Amino acid sequence: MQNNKEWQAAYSVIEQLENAGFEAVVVGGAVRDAILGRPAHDVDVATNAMPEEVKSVFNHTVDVGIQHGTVLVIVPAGPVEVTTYRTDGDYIDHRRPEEVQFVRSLKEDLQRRDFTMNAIAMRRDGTFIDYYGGRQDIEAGVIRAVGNAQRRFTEDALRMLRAVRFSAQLGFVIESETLAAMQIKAADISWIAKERIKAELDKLWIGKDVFNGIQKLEESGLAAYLNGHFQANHWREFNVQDKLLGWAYFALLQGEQWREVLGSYRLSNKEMAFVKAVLAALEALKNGWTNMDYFLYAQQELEVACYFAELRQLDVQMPQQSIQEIQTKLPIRHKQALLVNGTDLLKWSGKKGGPWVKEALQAMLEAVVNGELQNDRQAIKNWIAHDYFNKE
Ligand SMILES: Nc1ccn([C@@H]2O[C@H](COP(=O)(O)OP(=O)(O)OP(=O)(O)O)[C@@H](O)[C@H]2O)c(=O)n1
Repeated sequence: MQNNKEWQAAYSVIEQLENAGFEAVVVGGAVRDAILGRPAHDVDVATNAMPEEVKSVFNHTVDVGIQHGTVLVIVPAGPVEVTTYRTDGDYIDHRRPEEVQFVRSLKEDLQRRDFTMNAIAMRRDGTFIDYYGGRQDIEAGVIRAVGNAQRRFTEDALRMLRAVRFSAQLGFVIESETLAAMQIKAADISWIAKERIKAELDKLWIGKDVFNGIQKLEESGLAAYLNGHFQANHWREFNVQDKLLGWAYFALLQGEQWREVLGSYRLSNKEMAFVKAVLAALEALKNGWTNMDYFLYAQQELEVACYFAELRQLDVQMPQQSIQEIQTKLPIRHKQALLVNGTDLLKWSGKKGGPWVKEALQAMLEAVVNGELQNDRQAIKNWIAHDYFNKE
């Protein structure tokens, strides 16, 4: 686990800082994930060296967040974020700006972190510095705030949602005092930027125990201050570890309001388009899919609609063959495959353009997709002339 490039880069940074007389350790999620045997994405280093001192040790650095004490150090094995020990961080939402206080002791730095499992440091020799019982909590599967839970959530209310997300990701329980503090502070989540909330929900949907997470969302009272209905009982069987499917399923639980609810979390246009397609495909499935549905929706969108229909035990007409097979047999798969276009229609009819062209193209497309009309220029010309060319 710790042999990968990210860890090698972090170790090499630590070694150089130590050689320069400073103290440096790996901190945060990477240590937690190493103990859990999970691959880490970011291996962050904390040090007692001040940002300027960090910069003087390395040839290649980038000021990514120097006001918060973070310098990106580039070593041959890759980039490493190096942050000076500090007491309060940039986690605090911009609505409550606070000065960053650099400190010279690791203990103080670890003290201002959210959960015991995230407050463990690791030296280059592989030994741990664990003042708050983080390893024990990881072993027991417990999410526990460091020190005073209410204070940790006052510093950054998003941490409450992080607790929920970790419970879904790791299947951990939330320790009772930490949960009680969440129940007291739940309303503060309303002040957090929607983008930060979305990023946590993205991670929640990917969790292996989403049901656990949604239960905690309701138990803590957080759900009441977030947009939309969460309804834990509907998530019991949901287990796909996919962010888009999470949003689509959440949308399904919102009924008519789905667009407003998902929009409020600032989903991208691409994400919204996927959700819209899945919901529309699911609606169409109630009467069974026609060729046109197989044409309009992507294989994944149709598969997801089937999965949701099963999850919700909806009364639908499930396809009898594999979706992929049905799609392969369609007369055409894309609009561009149609051998006639708008220019042909104008030329053949001698009429002026207008809404009729779009209408005729759509009718033509449906007829071809449904196998009622051959995708052949002459056949289409005859068919279209009959219905459209002589009408005014
Ligand atoms: N609101 C926050 C966010 C982060 N942290 C601290 O900063 C570390 C790094 O945070 P981040 O990279 O955002 O999350 P990870 O804990 O690494 O988790 P993941 O990588 O799964 O997002 C955390 O471990 C924790 O010690 C915190 O105390 N409060």
